Amino acid sequence: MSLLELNEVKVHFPVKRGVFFDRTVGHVYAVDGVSLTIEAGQTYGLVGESGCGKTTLGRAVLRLNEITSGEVVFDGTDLAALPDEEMRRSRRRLQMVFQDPLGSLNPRQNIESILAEGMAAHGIGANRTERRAKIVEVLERVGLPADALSRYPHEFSGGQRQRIGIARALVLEPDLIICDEPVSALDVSIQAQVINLLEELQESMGLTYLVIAHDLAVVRHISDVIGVMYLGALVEEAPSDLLYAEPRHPYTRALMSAVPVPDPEVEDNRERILLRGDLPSPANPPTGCRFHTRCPWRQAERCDTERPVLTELADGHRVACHYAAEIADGTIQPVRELAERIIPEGESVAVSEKADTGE
Ligand SMILES: Nc1ncnc2c1ncn2[C@@H]1O[C@H](COP(=O)(O)OP(=O)(O)OP(=O)(O)O)[C@@H](O)[C@H]1O
Repeated sequence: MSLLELNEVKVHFPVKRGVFFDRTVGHVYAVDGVSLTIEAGQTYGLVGESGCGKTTLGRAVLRLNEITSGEVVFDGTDLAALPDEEMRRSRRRLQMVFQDPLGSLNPRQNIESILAEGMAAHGIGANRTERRAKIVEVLERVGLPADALSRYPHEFSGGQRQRIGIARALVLEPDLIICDEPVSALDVSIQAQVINLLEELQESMGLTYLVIAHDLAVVRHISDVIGVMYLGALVEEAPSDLLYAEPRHPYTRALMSAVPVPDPEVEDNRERILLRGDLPSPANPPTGCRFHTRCPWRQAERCDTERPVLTELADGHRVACHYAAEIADGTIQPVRELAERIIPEGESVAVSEKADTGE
């Protein structure tokens, strides 16, 4: 049994108007039918650009956002259907680490008080002494000195504050930690240290992670499986190495082509697909495939009328694109007007005559 299983999860926020905000005039389709599973002890990386619904999905797992429909099955129990009190108890096993460590730590509480608060609420440790012993042990695990106990958040660097955020989750002995952009507020030099720490903790404590990031480079090494999200839905999912070796969805290819490669020769010759246009509004998503308005491989048939479902192409590799196979074998070529595709010298890009930009 998987530790976490999401079945067709939807989170729609009503858009209210009127003097008393009493009229619902539409919905923001922030998460619109996501199904995925996370195995115990694994890391699932969820990527996509800002506004695609990653945070809303993470919060929905903890029921910090009310779920419009679908199931969130955690260790065999559907959290979406749990009464509030039972959900509160389950929250100990599901913890979240936030992007902005300073914003999520109360500046007036010292570290001991911040960490002990959740422990007391969930009945961990019989008294203050027991809780303190546990806190000291966890601080050591995350690489902070024991004297951190009596200090305040502003006395720490950004990387240390993120360690405090991680310690706050760990003292509750969770099974699943949702890390929402865990390193994007940190300097690049510190990012790797925090990612390494998360990996070490996973190994020694058997943790399961859902890591949310807009940057593919961040999730690459830490993730076993990566899901790529676009406008509220998964467009591709694959084991990490496979996704990098053979990205199949046009959106994943564009995201991937934005990640620089350290080898200068490879860097000079690699494919770059620069997407034109903005992310459409999740309050008014495009019909059919949500990516069709920006897709360089868009076809006249099906793309703007029929919403593709995630379909397994190979073992564990799922793609939501009507033409994934034809794009992969080159039968369908991209349209230049929709993407600037920088290609290796000497090669030319054949523009498909069938393709219809419709723009
Ligand atoms: N409480 C809310 N009410 C209405 N709309 C919301 C609410 N929370 C989020 N949204 C909208 O839902 C969409 C998805 O937001 P979300 O924060 O989940 O995206 P994201 O991919 O995590 O982006 P970011 O990386 O910027 O946090 C956005 O258009 C956002 O404006």
